[in-house]
Amino acid sequence: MPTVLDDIVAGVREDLAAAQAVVPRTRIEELAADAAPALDAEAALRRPGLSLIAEVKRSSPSKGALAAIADPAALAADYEAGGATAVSVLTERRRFNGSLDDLDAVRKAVRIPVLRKDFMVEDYQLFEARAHGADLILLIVAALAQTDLVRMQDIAHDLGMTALVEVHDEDETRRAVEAGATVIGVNARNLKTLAVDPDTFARVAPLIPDSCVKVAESGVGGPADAARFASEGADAVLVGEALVRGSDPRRAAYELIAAGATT
Ligand SMILES: O=P(O)(O)OC[C@@H](O)[C@@H](O)c1c[nH]c2ccccc12
Repeated sequence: MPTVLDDIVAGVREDLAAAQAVVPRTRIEELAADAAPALDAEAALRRPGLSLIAEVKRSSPSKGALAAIADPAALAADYEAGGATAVSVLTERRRFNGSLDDLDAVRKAVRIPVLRKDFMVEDYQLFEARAHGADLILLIVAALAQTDLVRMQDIAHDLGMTALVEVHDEDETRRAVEAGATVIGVNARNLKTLAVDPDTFARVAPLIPDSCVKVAESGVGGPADAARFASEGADAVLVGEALVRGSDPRRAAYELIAAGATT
């Protein structure tokens, strides 16, 4: 039985083939080389206090439509004004209703690092991310063979980007550490089943070396959750739904960060 993750990746690969037919690999590499240098997202995430990676997220496979987000640039500017360390932009089209146009719009609107959040399965996507101004990319351990994980992280670093390496259990965490990941995201949502387990971070964080940046991802409903993850050792939280559903994303961002600072 294919998992949700398998289905998403199959769609991503189809869209990728279409993109490569328009902009070939050699050209996307040139565009990546010509882009303004990447910002140092890892250093930004290492600053004291709980960092917030605030996400531009319209829909998800688990929840369906979350918010229309007619103006992703304005939303991202609100996140920045609220104190976010970085903005995450979902660029996957079929399930998350995102696009590289959203990434372009956000990149122009903020001065903080921008994460291209997608299902990265081919090197091409890394050059594409950089060409569109991404400073950070997501590498999902569950979607990648170990050799691909290691190679793609190397390419991301060569391009000056930070790799956020995502895990959701102990085995994947060991693989991330083994790959030399320096920024590890623990996703409370299992992408194969879409089930959320809020205790995932507390369970796997002890396996992550202190030298790594630890990010708690998914299911952060508000300030109380941010405070809990901070007390469990998170350096950052990655939040989508709770920010896009509310009426005041700037204030919501500020309150998450403030809650994390008090622990
Ligand atoms: O909307 P939430 O529950 O705050 O979750 C945000 C983020 O963690 C989630 O969008 C996410 C984490 N890892 C991913 C990988 C692919 C797509 C999406 C994700």
